[in-house]
Amino acid sequence: MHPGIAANQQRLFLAFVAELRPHVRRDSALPRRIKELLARQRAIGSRDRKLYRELIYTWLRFLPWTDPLLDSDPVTAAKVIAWLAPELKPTSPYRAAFCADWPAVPATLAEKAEFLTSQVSGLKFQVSELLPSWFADHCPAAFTSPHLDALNARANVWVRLQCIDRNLVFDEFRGKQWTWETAPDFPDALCLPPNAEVANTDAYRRGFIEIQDLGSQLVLATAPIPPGGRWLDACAGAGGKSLQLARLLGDHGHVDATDIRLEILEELRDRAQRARLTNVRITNSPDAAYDGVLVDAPCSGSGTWRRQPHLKWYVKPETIASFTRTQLEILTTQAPRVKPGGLLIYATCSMSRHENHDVVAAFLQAQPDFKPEPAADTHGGTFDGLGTTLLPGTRNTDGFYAATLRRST
Ligand SMILES: C[S@@+](CC[C@H](N)C(=O)[O-])C[C@H]1O[C@@H](n2cnc3c(N)ncnc32)[C@H](O)[C@@H]1O
Repeated sequence: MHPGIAANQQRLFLAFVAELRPHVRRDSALPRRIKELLARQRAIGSRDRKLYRELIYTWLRFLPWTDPLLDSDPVTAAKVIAWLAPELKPTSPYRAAFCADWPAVPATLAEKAEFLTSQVSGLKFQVSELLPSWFADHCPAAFTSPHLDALNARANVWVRLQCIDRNLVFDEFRGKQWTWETAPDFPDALCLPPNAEVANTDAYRRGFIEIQDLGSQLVLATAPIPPGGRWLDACAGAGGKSLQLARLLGDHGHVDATDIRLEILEELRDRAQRARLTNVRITNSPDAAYDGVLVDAPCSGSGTWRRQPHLKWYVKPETIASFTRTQLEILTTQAPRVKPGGLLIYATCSMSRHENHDVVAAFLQAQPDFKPEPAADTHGGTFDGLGTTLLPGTRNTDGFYAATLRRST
């Protein structure tokens, strides 16, 4: 590559950073802002768009390591970001233009921090800075190995198979020369490399697969859900878990799906059609009694920080406190819809004990009719007496929490 081209790309990247920087700690919808910013650049092609996206997300992931440099020495900041960017291959011309005098990126964060400290004078790069320090009170284990490394890596793509003839999916993936791994205890889950564009496959268009992180898939697997029941998915959103639940319950079972945002349920309608599921109903007036109610509650999303690194810097302790109030409110509203003997599953994609254990404990104290059930299977997570937490490093997934509560009377 002509050195002038790489220098221009670096200048443009730094201009994007300058435009985004004032919004980083303030905008929960930063990914949309990034998408719109890149879409406005009519002169750049799709390969460059991918490069800038990769650099921007790496910058957000490693924000505390590059923030001080962006003011004092932006060119070195851009070099550090290019070096750290996980998807820039050693052969990438952009990387080669700036990082040829640095070695290949080591595997661990500790080694990365040590190398950068030795190269960039006046700065000490610390691994623990890559999560907000206040979060240690919410989840001390997130600051330890292997979770800290996993939380700062780029997420793989997980899909859930929802077809009888899996070879239709495997043949297409092989044709694209994608390799994948399966989860031994969860044969419906396949893990593909981060850059696999799964949404552009026939398998996806024909409803043979759904994109769903293994962490999200395992939530329902922690509970003893017998086939054939009538369930309510009370926070269904775009319906990732509604679809999974509908398959789990089978033809004799049924899922009613609702959400405070009715418009998002349209996405679920399309996905259910694509998956040829006829046992999912979208409703804004759920019934009075169900065999089970799933509350996949709105949360800080700290379990998804590796895919949404901006949230590490946007979420504050006050944000979490506000979520805990909403979570308890939703549980309290939905609890009467569980039949005696039925199940209430509370789930979040948060690693914060305040949003998880503490919300369930407060709920149980106010609702003596409900008792915690031991996890049917923790799938590698940790059961705390009320619910199961799976942290990202354990199985290369998003983090989640799930508690199963049974109503006695
Ligand atoms: C974590 S997301 C659900 C994700 C979804 N279950 C899935 O697996 O794809 C939480 C959802 O809760 C919804 N929500 C927020 N407040 C709510 C409330 N008071 N009642 C019902 N849903 C609510 C949000 O609109 C959001 O779609």
